Amino acid sequence: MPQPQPLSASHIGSFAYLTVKDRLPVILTRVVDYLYREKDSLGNNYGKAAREDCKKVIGRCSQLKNEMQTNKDLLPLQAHPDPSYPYDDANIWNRYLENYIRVTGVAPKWFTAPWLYVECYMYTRIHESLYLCNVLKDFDPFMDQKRNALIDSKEAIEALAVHVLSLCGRISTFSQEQLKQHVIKLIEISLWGNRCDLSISGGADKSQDSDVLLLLDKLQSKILVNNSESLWQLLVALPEDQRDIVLVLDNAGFELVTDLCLLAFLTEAGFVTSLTVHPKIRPWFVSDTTHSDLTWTIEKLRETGGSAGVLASKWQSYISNGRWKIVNNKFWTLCHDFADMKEIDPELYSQLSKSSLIIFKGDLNYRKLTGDLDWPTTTSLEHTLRGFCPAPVLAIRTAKGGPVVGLAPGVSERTAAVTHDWNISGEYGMIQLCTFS
Ligand SMILES: O=P(O)(O)OC[C@H]1O[C@](O)(CO)[C@@H](O)[C@@H]1O
Ligand SMILES: [Mn+2]
Repeated sequence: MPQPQPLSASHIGSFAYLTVKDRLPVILTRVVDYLYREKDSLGNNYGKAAREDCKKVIGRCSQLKNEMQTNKDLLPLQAHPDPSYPYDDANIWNRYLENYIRVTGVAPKWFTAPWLYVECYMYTRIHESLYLCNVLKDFDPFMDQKRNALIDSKEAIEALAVHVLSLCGRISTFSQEQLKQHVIKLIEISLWGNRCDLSISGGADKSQDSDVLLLLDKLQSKILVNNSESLWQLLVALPEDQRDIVLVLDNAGFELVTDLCLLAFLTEAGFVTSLTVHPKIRPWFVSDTTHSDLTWTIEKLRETGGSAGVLASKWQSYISNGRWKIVNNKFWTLCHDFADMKEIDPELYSQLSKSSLIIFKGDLNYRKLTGDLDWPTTTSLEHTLRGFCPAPVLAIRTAKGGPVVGLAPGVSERTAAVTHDWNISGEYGMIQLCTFS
């Protein structure tokens, strides 16, 4: 079967088109407005030079918005000025750009290049506008939004923490069947946590304001593929010393908490020998978790106290004693999809190959798993991975614009008849396992 075309803004009226036309400019405008509003307080905190940096970033982001809206060529990136910066990737981005020109004969433009590339490129350019600064080089323009999203979800977080702590305290009393049901529930909670991302709403409030546990039954019918049962079979079959789980994170805020709750329960229940968590190395898709978001979240919840505080101290102790590792890698913020990993970052591919399960959270990771190609929805997930098979893959995402694959015949049609924007609204989700067996 020939490979489908990449999703692209060249299809007028498509979600990719509307994203580049409307949603991305709004995100850039918010960055500009935010810096404009905060320039005095940044000046007070970081010194006078920060005010100058603010002006430069505002200028660069406004220029970027103009390039996007007038469908200009995508320009090469400038290298990070600090030669010791470990994550400089400008050369990888520029190589992609050159290769695109070599293969297609034209430069990539905002409305014609693959959507995955264009959208990742925008966030890289935002980062570039900052790392070229003197004082604000490490500044995250989405930090306040991410922090507020956590604070605004505090009741839902506390309710979840009470539940998870109580489960952790009773593990030895559970039958295998009970244990399985609790694991599956926590996977579903982590799935619905993925509805809370800030890039889909252009940065508008996306917190969780209700007790997600009470919603689970009602949401069952919105899970279009649920391989939790097969996942459970995989988990119980893993030899005790080979339970090495990797989680490629998505959003900070409530989603991150749901992920850490799932991981904590798996750890406490003995399903984890070692765990590696991969955050992003730059501000990314507004709400994605960076290393410092992760650290801040744990600290903030500990400070807040209550059950969430106790749970956060548990997470902290796993990190401190080395059972959980946080690994930074620049591959996750490139434009490359995961089928390219073997070639672009063979070391990461081989590290992942040593694990027993890799969990990918969220819509963007799903887009990168499937290459963001326009697959028929009944194509198997394994086929769409195109050779990316370092270890069993578990994809947990709500559908927010990327491809949807692995559906039974008729499901997409039936779902579309009920909800016309079913594949972009985040209302429907999937928990898909690929074991390559
Ligand atoms: O945080 P997530 O789940 O990766 O989603 C990011 C968002 O960005 C997109 O990938 C593109 O804007 C959407 O499809 C999705 O809503
Ligand atoms: Mn995200």
